[in-house]
Amino acid sequence: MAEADTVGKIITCKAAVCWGAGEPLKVEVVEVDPPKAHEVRIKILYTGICHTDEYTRSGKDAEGAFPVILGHEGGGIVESIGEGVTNVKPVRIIYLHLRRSFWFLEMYWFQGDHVIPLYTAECRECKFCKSGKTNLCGSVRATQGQGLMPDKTSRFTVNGQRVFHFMGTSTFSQYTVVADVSVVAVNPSAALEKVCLLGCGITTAWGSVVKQQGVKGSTVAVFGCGCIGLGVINASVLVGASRIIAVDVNPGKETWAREFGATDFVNPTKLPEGQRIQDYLVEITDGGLDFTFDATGNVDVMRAALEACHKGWGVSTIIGVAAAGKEISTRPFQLVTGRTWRGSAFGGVKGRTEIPGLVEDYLNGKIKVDEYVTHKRTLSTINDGFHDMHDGDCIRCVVDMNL
Ligand SMILES: NC(=O)C1=CN([C@@H]2O[C@H](COP(=O)(O)OP(=O)(O)OC[C@H]3O[C@@H](n4cnc5c(N)ncnc54)[C@H](OP(=O)(O)O)[C@@H]3O)[C@@H](O)[C@H]2O)C=CC1
Ligand SMILES: N[C@@H](CCC(=O)N[C@@H](CSC=O)C(=O)NCC(=O)O)C(=O)O
Ligand SMILES: [Zn+2]
Ligand SMILES: [Zn+2]
Repeated sequence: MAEADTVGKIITCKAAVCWGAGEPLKVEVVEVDPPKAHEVRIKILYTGICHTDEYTRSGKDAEGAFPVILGHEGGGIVESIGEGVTNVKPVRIIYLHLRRSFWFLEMYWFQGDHVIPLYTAECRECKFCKSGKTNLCGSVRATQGQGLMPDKTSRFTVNGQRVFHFMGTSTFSQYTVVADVSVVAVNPSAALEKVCLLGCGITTAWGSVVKQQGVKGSTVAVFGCGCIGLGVINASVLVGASRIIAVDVNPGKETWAREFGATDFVNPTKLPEGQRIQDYLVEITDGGLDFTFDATGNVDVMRAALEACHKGWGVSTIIGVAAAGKEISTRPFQLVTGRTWRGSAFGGVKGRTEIPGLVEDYLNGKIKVDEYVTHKRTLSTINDGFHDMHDGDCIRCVVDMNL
């Protein structure tokens, strides 16, 4: 059996590097080291751009470290693996000597596993993983937050300068290296240019709804109708919510929200002067919503989402990521009187265990994915993809990393 001829060698390729907070990305020639033990090197074919990439690029991320290769919504093929990796398979070439009436040689070439990098690792061994209570895994999170691999070093170099990893994934590089606990193989018949979105946005939204008890038959309000908010709307439809109110300041989002299954759309900027969105929602829902979700990252919206919940039982989920230094507040009375404030990272989904099933659901038409891809860019035009995000018509931009 032979391997790809890049195995064990540095790969020189292109990546979009952010050299400093607030700067545009710059496509650079990057050297990617081979994977060490329990690491996987992946050829990234496609990546989505999530609002969280923009959040870190802009300098609002408390953990932001520069220079960095951003990106965490990718899809690719395993190029090579380090010692001890058993959960994914690399490209390999198998030579078979077959005897018939004469000797001849046959060669089989196996493509590496199609994979999705996971910014929420799943080691299955740590206290978190074994608790059965959370998808947060403690195995690599500390070094991941420092922009480093678990051995506290980086696999990326540009002109001799080390560059930081991002969210343990760095999918804005044609090749990236991730920890083996941070990658999952998926059905190769699923188009990576679509299912790369399961690496963050769609999965996050899906899990935030589906993993909560009681949404079936209940009223829901979703604040923010980007990829995450639309995903929450779609998942609420899937589980059978009775009424789904979409809230967004961007009027262009009404059509999107209704297409994804919202029964109502409210633009808070269009309310009569002085009327707060939470008061309006409480009024039109006979006391408030059973479930609300923040998908904006704005702490004032998070408060409104909590206060729009029904007294006694309403549950509000924070999905949006707030800028460094921002804090949430409300009158404690809101909680004393039975509302619950909770949060969700990656939708509570355990990536290695659950993403293959989500890919099958996509292939079987059970969950929407294609519908979120509104824009396509190439690595060389990736900055345009960041600008697209401000366009009301952009739900997700997928970047072709080969061009
Ligand atoms: N917890 C987790 O695991 C994850 C969290 N996130 C976070 O989720 C959030 C949403 O991400 P994404 O969907 O990609 O973002 P988008 O920017 O695509 O969508 C956010 C939407 O909210 C709208 N909005 C802004 N302000 C308000 C407001 N005051 N009231 C109502 N709507 C408003 C925006 O309008 P406009 O375009 O006009 O500004 C936009 O339509 C981000 O904070 C992101 O970082 C993302 C993935 C995973
Ligand atoms: N680095 C930020 C925190 C950012 C954050 O909350 N990230 C989400 C995922 S956002 C994806 O698009 C998350 O999963 N959080 C859990 C985690 O362990 O990071 C900061 O320091 O505020
Ligand atoms: Zn994301
Ligand atoms: Zn773990």
